[in-house]
Amino acid sequence: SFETGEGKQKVALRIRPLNDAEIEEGATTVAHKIDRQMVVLMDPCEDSDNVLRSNRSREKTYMFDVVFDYTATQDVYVATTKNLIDGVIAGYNATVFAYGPTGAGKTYTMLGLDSEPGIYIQTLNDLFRAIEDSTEDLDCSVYMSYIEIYNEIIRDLLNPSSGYLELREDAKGEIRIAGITEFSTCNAKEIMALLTKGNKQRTQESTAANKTSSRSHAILQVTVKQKSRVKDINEEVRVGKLFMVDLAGTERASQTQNRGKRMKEGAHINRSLLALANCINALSEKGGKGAQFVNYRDSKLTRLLKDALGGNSRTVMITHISPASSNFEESRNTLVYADKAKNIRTKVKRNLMNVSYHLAQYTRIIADLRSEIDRLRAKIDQQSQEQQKGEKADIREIQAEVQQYSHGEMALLQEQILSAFREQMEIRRSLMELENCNMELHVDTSRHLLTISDWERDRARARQGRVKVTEEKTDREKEEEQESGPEEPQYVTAAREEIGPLLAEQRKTMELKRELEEKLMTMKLKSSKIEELLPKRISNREQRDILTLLCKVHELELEKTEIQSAVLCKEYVLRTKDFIIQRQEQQRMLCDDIIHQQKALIEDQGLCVPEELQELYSLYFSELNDGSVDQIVDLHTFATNPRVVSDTLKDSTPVCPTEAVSPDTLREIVSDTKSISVIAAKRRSHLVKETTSRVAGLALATGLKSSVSMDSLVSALADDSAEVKRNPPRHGGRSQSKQDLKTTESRRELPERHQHKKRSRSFEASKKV
Ligand SMILES: Nc1ncnc2c1ncn2[C@@H]1O[C@H](COP(=O)(O)OP(=O)(O)OP(=O)(O)O)[C@@H](O)[C@H]1O
Repeated sequence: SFETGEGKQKVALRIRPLNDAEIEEGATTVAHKIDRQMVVLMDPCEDSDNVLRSNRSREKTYMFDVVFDYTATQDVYVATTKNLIDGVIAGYNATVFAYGPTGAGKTYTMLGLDSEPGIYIQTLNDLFRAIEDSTEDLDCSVYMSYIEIYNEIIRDLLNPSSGYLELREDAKGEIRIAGITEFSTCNAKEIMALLTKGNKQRTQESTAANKTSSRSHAILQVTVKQKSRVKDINEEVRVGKLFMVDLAGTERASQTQNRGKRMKEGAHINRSLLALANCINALSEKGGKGAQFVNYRDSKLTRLLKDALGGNSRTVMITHISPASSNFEESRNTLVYADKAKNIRTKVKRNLMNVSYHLAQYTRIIADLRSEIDRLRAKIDQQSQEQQKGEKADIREIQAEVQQYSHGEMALLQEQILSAFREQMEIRRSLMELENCNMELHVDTSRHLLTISDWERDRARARQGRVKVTEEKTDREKEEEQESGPEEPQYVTAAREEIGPLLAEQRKTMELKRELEEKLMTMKLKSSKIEELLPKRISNREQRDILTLLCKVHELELEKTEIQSAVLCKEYVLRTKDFIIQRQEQQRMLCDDIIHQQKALIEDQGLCVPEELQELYSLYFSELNDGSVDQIVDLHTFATNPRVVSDTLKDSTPVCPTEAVSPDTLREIVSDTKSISVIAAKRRSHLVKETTSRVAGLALATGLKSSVSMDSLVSALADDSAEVKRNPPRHGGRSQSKQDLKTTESRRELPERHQHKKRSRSFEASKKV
């Protein structure tokens, strides 16, 4: 079994056997397991006319933590999930995902058959056994719930009659499902029966790729609660949660010939899968300090898994593919995604765009609702005026109309108006989701285009460089080398391949959007027709009541939308701040690197530096050594994290980051910082003039413009240092002093995060991002 390090996502791959239908259609096996961790996928298409294709290798290899092929039994469990159990009993969260296209074997791995039980049942069996074998004196209870998320709607698979369930956030910020059934049983047979029955309740339908395709995400949640049997004031309660998720198929709409309803499902499925991927990426980026924003709110799936993903969760993703040549495209897309899931990527840009886009959509809905409210208000006013006139009208006329519209009929009309409004709101929200989905597709496409153009630019540069080197070679040799160029890396090929399907999906989403917009127009017409049905003059009071009610509903909806958009705005501001902090942190790391490298260079060469600069170096290193900068950062993290603050206030026990910051230390830090900044500011003013003129000189010499980029500045400074090395300055220098030696020494002793190597590595990583 493979290690499941804390917070790190592990990715396994399972290739199912060829099925009868695939054999019948003469499909060949194109996905082969090479060794325990490697799989090779062969392109079945031999298109020698296609120059691009024939130039590329027909084989692609992918590496995962563990790979299984058709020979694997349900022991896949042992190598992927078994070692999560101890953690769950110890009070940690764990999550296992089954991911892959429709019909690739996700449900088979997770649920399995009566004769070959899958991960659900094997996990529960081992969990119960481990609890029984435990020697700790603990009272233990295990609860189980099984739900599905279909088109962003939650249903209880163990109690389908309970209708749609809502997600609620409790006072502690934990997400719960209101009204969910929780079973507590230790009998494996009973559990299998429950799960099989529950699975039959799942929204399944036949797609071209799978006769009983699960259209929803199914989540089996197991909670293990343990309490100390010994009555104690500090009674320990441990809660470990294990989520086992059978995700809906990831098929692209075009490949399963899905239309209409299927398309909408596809949009929802992709959206929640995308949201999940974003969260996992952001979380693995988070590391120690955690400036990265994790957006759980994008889908119900991620909101529900927030606890499992964001806490001490160990996450395993089991990717599934078919080995058949007929499913080559699907398998390749899946492998590319799974391969990405192993990597760390930031999504800051995407989130920022997402929010502003959402906001524009909210604004549109708000404007729409406002104009509707205005219209209704005008109508109510008109009604009141008519009523006043009507009071003088012929009493017999009024009586005739009263008889025409019974009270029941009025109630029916009222209900019709309200349900038409509800439907309209639902379409509006679906439209929002579709637009969002489309935007994500658009961002993905742009990202791929950018990857390709970056690579093409690098290749062009490389070619230019080679032209210089090969000047001595014959024309023929030169031509050959130019044509071949450096081989295209896998990520660029993958980006090229993804663009086509992404564009196709974008077109489909746009079509669906147009359909929905038409539906919205029809609904609006329908509502106004119902309103017209209301009696002209009679029962003015009732009619006015209905209009007032409708107005109220609109107002409430408006309020809700405004609140949602305000929340979004706040999230946006926070995310922007996170982004700025991240950029500044990168900048700071870069500066640290430059300082360290320059200092090392100066020391290595025994160069003389101006006294002012030497003092600034001392200041800089003394701040690093006494850790005051880190304490300030910790303090800031603490002060700007409301959850930590409220927890601290509740327990009155200091939480980790503040432990090091007592009020006295705080005072010291602040006064130190003040004095340091005053000295630094004084010193800087001397240096700035000098440095500015030097940089300006350098800029002129190296042809840099005023907007000097970081990279060019670094290399310019490096050149400058080399220059200094050759011609040490004549003024005010002094040889390496005691202080210098001390700082050199202390640099060696710096905590790991201040080490130069680590810094430059992380900077490289952030640069790539
Ligand atoms: N490893 C395997 N060995 C034998 N049969 C398998 C294996 N994997 C899948 N199958 C069979 O293939 C069929 C489709 O599998 P399954 O329903 O698990 O796919 P799925 O990925 O859950 O599809 P969907 O996303 O549409 O629900 C089932 O009949 C299943 O029994």
